[in-house]
Amino acid sequence: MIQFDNVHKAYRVDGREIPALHPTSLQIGAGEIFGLIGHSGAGKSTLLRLINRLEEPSGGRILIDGDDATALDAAGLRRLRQRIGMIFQHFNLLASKTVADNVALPLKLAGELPRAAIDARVSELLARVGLGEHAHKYPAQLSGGQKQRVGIARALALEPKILLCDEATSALDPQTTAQVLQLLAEINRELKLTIVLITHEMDVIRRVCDRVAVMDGGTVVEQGAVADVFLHPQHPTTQRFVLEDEHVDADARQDDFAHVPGRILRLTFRGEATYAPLLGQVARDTGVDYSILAGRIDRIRDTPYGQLTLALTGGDLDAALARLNAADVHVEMLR
Ligand SMILES: Nc1ncnc2c1ncn2[C@@H]1O[C@H](COP(=O)(O)OP(=O)(O)OP(=O)(O)O)[C@@H](O)[C@H]1O
Repeated sequence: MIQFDNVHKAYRVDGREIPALHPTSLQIGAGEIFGLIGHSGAGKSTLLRLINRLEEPSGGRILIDGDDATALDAAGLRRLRQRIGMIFQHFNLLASKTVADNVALPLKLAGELPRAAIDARVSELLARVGLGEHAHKYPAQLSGGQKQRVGIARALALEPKILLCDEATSALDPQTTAQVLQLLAEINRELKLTIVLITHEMDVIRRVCDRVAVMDGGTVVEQGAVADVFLHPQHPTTQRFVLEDEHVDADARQDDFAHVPGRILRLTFRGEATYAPLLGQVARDTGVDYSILAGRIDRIRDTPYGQLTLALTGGDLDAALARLNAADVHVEMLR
């Protein structure tokens, strides 16, 4: 488990302190995929890099599996970093070394295994990330997705317990992003690895994360299970992310709603309820008409969900609302 107790960080620039992370407490459970989302400058990289002490905290304590990572000597810090792998947006591979040599590097630096054992481990790692055929190529001969797979194999070389992903898919196209995220999810499941990833894309969080923290201005403004945070956002920053993700202009939407008669409500369905023929039944039974103003059906990890904004007119409105409230859906009155 990773635990932040009142951790804060300010950078010193030209004698001035620039706060990047305000006092923050959070816990990341062992074996979970935890996402940090925020716009540029929100403090995501700072928070991530504090975990393996690439950045020094200005105050507070960081516990990793109960050990105080803020009170380590040089040898302790080396051991900590061996337990924490990291991958980067621009892969950070050595251009002059082959794929196999890039992956072997941390093993050689650790100096604990003989050559033959290193070769065997590198083959195993490359097979795991689907690059068995590319061991002798150079990074320049690979696609972006393949380069990130090399980065992942290298990060796993010392069998870490934690993997930090710094915008690991931001340089990749959507299809390659999906494949790399799938690989991360597989690794998480099979190796029971804790993964902390930062991104500015909601879709990345939705596809793989168990929990998410939303950051703004150096503060975690909201955190929780991904479905709870994204389907029922409480903080204005999270609400803005959700609207941006749906390509909705909040003012334009208010204008649109002003022209629509009736009560406006938003329904959120999760799991099997997403596919139930509820609306048709309620409309038939109560005589209420509905028009769909906005809608989305998608998945958060493996759970389907639907969110519909409806205008209800005519019929027995109270009966319709009672039926909706009694069903396995979340009902929110917007007007
Ligand atoms: N080495 C540094 N020296 C001085 N200021 C820094 C340094 N690194 C980050 N900052 C500042 O700290 C704040 C948080 O930056 P950080 O990189 O953590 O944000 P971020 O959310 O990861 O942004 P991005 O998505 O652009 O990487 C910003 O105001 C940034 O300018």
